[in-house]
Amino acid sequence: MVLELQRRFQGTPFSNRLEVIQGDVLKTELPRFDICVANIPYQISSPLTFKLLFHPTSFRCAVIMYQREFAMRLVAQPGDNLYCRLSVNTQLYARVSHLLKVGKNNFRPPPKVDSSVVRIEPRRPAPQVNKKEWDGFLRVCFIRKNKTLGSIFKQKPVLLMLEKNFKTLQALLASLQNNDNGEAASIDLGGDHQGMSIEDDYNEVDDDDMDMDDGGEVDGDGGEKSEFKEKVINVLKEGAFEEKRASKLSQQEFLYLLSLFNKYGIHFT
Ligand SMILES: C[S@@+](CC[C@H](N)C(=O)[O-])C[C@H]1O[C@@H](n2cnc3c(N)ncnc32)[C@H](O)[C@@H]1O
Repeated sequence: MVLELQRRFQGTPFSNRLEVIQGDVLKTELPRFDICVANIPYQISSPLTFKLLFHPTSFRCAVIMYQREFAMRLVAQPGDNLYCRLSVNTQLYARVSHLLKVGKNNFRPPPKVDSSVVRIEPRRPAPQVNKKEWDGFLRVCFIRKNKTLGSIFKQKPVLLMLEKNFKTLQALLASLQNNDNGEAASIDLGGDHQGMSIEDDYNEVDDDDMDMDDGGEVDGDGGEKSEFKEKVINVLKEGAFEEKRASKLSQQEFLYLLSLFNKYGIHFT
């Protein structure tokens, strides 16, 4: 393919402007680019998409062919059957639109799956969120996308994880204040932590099928009261999120809920 490309450009005015980089796209450092047009192997759909979205320099758009279901999940809106963590995550960083369907019979021999071409335009300016925090938050909200957030956030493993993060942060803040030589202590918990990448495990059949051993609720009926649990539930109540479900929440609602948690020192990393 590389030789063929070079042969086709030879003797044209564009020959000295063509540079072919041969390699594994996931392992290769990409140059600055304006447009990406790609017919990709479907098994790298999610890592490649996030590699492009986290590229250090912004680009105009990417036009990529995906397996149909993956494409529909990328563009799904709140309330759609296929709306999932992948939809929310992608749409935080980009505007995505479905361009055209490509049926399996357009190929010889026909593959097993249908395809779709999607256009991805990064949002500018890039959203100012801590990628790891955002990703951790969405993972919790989408443990079961059709369960109420109230019941998800009462699950023992979720509360234990959040409480551990909370205590770590409190200890860190206390030690900074103690060590401080009169200067104000500050920790940057927000902002964009370059180099962090959202893990590429979007290939589960459906987030709703991710059954987690929820380990029961902390202080369910008659149990000991947990102060931390109250704190978490109060955050949900403050934003009227207790009865809401991830499957129907908009981007803005997710961002708002995360900001409320962070306001009370509750973090997901
Ligand atoms: C769907 S085919 C498209 C081929 C060609 N671009 C076309 O449109 O006819 C995907 C191509 O990506 C190549 N490929 C697979 N994994 C890759 C990776 N990690 N990095 C770069 N290329 C890869 C495959 O060898 C295959 O040639």
